[in-house]
Amino acid sequence: MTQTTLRAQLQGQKTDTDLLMLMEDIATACQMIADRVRHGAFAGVLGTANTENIQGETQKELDVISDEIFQQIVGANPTVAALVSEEVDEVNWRKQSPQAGDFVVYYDPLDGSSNLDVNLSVGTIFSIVRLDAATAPDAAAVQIKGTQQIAAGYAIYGPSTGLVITVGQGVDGFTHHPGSGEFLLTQPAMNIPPQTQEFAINTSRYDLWEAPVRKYIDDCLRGASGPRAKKFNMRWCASMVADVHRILIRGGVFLYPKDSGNAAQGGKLRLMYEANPMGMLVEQAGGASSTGRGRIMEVDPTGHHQRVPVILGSRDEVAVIEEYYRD
Ligand SMILES: O=P(O)(O)OC[C@H]1O[C@](O)(COP(=O)(O)O)[C@@H](O)[C@@H]1O
Ligand SMILES: [Mg+2]
Ligand SMILES: [Mg+2]
Repeated sequence: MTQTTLRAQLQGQKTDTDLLMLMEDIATACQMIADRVRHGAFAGVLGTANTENIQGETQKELDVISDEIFQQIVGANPTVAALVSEEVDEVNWRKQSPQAGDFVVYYDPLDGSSNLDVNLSVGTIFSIVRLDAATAPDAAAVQIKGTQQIAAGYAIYGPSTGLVITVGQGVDGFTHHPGSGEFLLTQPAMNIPPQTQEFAINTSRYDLWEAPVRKYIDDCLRGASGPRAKKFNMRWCASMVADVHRILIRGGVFLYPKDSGNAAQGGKLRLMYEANPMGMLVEQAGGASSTGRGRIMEVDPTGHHQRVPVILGSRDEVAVIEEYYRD
């Protein structure tokens, strides 16, 4: 059986050459990050780097290493005007005179990095937009709505290395094949079932939640005899990539709502390189993504490290949660 490579699949989708080459560069960077993650224990880099990122979070050594790899590989692509990383305060302008058609790449180099020392799945998330006009290289120029994304995806570093992407024509999952070094298509046209009986949320924040979230989870937990009239299962990986991957494979909902502990920041997860790309992937797979009060991709960005509430996954269940917010 011949297997479809990342390049063949993108060519089949008539992806333009610049975007195809950018996606290949991102795949290369992710494969290099996967390698560093796998060798982390031998290199002694699973611990903290004794530094904080702009968001006041302790950086792991591998957060910093992954960011450097991404900058080195993707930042060298001649069509990239700017990189926006979770780990870097300022926008990293690669061109001093960005032109229409140039790419901006937003990325979370290592997502779920608190899972590194316990050897659970982590990943890299990315979002791509094209500048629609020449611009000055300033921070306002990268505050572009999620609806403008032309591509998004993530790599997952688990039992195997996966790459899940969209260029706006559905969602395809690839697995890195160690023998050939290629990402091969293993989950074409991923599709999220509209209904689910599985939610993912960090319930240790129960006391901090807003009333609609508390009521929704309470009702789910009451099972078959409760208002939802069905039994729910729960999962929480504390790694958004792993939770979203499960939802793309078998459905479910993921919630990281705004609560009294993170309200001052606007939520926990970051709009430009976590919520928007995952929102695009989930919608392209037939699911829905919401802040509870509107579509994530329609949020007007006010800063490139902005945070938002995130509710995404099976379409009908996201609609149910939005109803709880309306009530
Ligand atoms: O530790 P908590 O509050 O459960 O938060 C877990 C969430 O935080 C994150 O780890 C944030 O991502 P980073 O590891 O990139 O900072 C998500 O992947 C995950 O969904
Ligand atoms: Mg993250
Ligand atoms: Mg991260």
